[in-house]
Amino acid sequence: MSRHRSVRNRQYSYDYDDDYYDEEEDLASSYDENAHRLQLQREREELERRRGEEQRRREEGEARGRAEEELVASVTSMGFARAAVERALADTHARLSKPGSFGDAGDPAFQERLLERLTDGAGGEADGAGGAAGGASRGASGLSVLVASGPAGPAALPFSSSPPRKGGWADPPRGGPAAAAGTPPKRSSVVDLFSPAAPPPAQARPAQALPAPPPSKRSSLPAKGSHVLFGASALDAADDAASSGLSRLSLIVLGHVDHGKSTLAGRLLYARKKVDERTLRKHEQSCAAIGKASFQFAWVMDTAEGERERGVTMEVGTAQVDTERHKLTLLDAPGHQDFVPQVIAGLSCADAAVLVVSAKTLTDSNQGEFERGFIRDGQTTEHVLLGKGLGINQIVVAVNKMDQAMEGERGFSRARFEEICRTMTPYLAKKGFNVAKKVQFIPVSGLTGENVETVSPGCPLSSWYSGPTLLQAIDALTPTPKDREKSMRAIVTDAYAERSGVAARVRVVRGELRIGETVAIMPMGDVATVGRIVVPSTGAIGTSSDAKRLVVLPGDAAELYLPNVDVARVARGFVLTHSREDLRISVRRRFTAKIIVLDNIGTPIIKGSELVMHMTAMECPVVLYKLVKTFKGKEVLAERPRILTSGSTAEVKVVTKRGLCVETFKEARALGRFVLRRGTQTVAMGVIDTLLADDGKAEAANAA
Ligand SMILES: Nc1nc2c(ncn2[C@@H]2O[C@H](COP(=O)(O)OP(=O)(O)OP(=O)(O)O)[C@@H](O)[C@H]2O)c(=O)[nH]1
Repeated sequence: MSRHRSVRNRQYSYDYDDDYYDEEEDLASSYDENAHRLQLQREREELERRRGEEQRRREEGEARGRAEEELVASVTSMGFARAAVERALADTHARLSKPGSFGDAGDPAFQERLLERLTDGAGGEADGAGGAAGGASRGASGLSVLVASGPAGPAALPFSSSPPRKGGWADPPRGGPAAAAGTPPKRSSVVDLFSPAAPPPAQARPAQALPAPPPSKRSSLPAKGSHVLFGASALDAADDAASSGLSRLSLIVLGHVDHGKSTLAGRLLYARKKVDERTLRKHEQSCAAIGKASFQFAWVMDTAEGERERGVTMEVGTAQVDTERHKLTLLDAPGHQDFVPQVIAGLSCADAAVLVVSAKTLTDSNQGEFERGFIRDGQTTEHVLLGKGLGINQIVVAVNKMDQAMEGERGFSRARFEEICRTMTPYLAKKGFNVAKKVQFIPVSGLTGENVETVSPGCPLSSWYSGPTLLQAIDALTPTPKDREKSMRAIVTDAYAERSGVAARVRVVRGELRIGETVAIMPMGDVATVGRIVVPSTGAIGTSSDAKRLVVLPGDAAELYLPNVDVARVARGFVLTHSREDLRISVRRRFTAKIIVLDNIGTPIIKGSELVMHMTAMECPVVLYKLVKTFKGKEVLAERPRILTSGSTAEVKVVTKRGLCVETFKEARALGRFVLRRGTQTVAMGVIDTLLADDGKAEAANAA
């Protein structure tokens, strides 16, 4: 039988020889792989589509937020205490079945409750000048005739019938003071959000008729790309680390697929009260409904629908949480090998890592989950290497799923924990980590919560473990010093068209970024004035009127509006800098770098090797056009080597396919370190030593 027979025909042939079987298996497995890749491709497309939807929802949320801001401003100007109004709004949202959804705004029940909360809450807490709220009445246009009788006499809220702006980026709120001064009601967007239909008339309500509003139970966790919209306190949140005495730390959660990263991250947020019971119960029900019970904590971080349906993280999720010592930015990385570029982007922003390894023992195999991640192509090992290569020196190894580390009938096996520590310790040491000082092993269960913040007395863990909890281990991490003083660098991680400009997601890696600042978008060099800033992790929002107040600091992600910029001229990996020529980042195609070639790369790297460089959020084909030398410590092993084999350390000259925004590692760590990949294999990691001029000979002066 021919070995080249088509697989489609194989059901008709009964005389396969051994080779044919081999071929068939190969083909079958390559079919599986292709099917798998196609599936992932489809899922990515689906994720894109859903991102679009999320974006639309976010914009609607923002429009609604602006309307609420106007409402707050208006009511405050009538003598209601701002805090009471904000709480009333938050409480109303929390009571609705779909908090934050745009559709509920037109719900008469929403209006009803809002009225109740406003009149009641404000009546109880109005500040001295404003006095008690007198009452409210509703007429044909719903909230538009809400009346308060304070010292200034009855006043009408300034609502309008003009459509809300979809843009998501708007001018500062208007209207409140005018209403207080008795100016005729100025129409704004609020009526479209709150009152599309005419609700029945209602009687004025005495302020004391309802009990005081309970504190809002709404979770303060922002979803990927969403924000909390309540004004001044949120604005300050962007820069409150110093005042609160907490240090800012970006912590990435790494590890093999399904080892429990998102669950543990969600549990951390829960332990620090960033997620409330109600949200968790809702997740629990929704997870169970799609047959994914036990994912409720993971859903706290995995907010995209595609991720939830599949139970796989695809993008780095971000959340902000305070521990005893740190103002923590938690970055939940995907574990699947197809999402390594996302991990690289996340790592370029991180100070330290929690490496999650599962201790779960498997009865149907003599391997456990840990061993599956700790093989050559496992993500435990790849994430360790990427972390080390991209500047991570401190690691907390969270030995997770201890509840399923079985010893006989019982979980929390000490022997299993120690076995994992024994395997990981020499490996991490070999990869260059200072295991004695910078690595901690913590047994934990993200699902049951054991040893995240405490250990329950009845837990088997308490009989043999008395070391730190996960949160204590995180508190022992030291933040890397932030270059706040140097000129600003902000990496673009996403960009899309928005009205007449661009909405760009950025991460500041050096210096400070402020509203109203004129920035250069490099490498294109277009100049724009930052019109609006949103810091999703804190909920802070600023417009040009808050210019002095909102500062985005190194480590923070933010969304900016850049007016009058063509979206085709902004892309992932671009860098925003100050616009002054001498403060811009250099755009280079050539540089010298020190690289470490990874173990087991197979084909060695030779002079002229074409690889793909991943740096921050971008990737670019490069050629290693000169192998300068190999070395070990300070000792040079070979000048102009012909090849670089696994494990070697070398100085090389690199030329990139296009001009890139790069810095030396010394100048800006995030913009001076990179990973080299060949296909889907990571083959080397490096740092930029010197920037070279285009002829590759004369050395160019490095950027300021
Ligand atoms: N028994 C047990 N199950 C856990 C624990 N932590 C996570 N799991 C389960 O492991 C599965 C995967 O959890 P995730 O948190 O999604 O894992 P992940 O590492 O974030 O997955 P990816 O991001 O897709 O790589 C879910 O079914 C979780 O309920 C744990 O401590 N104990």
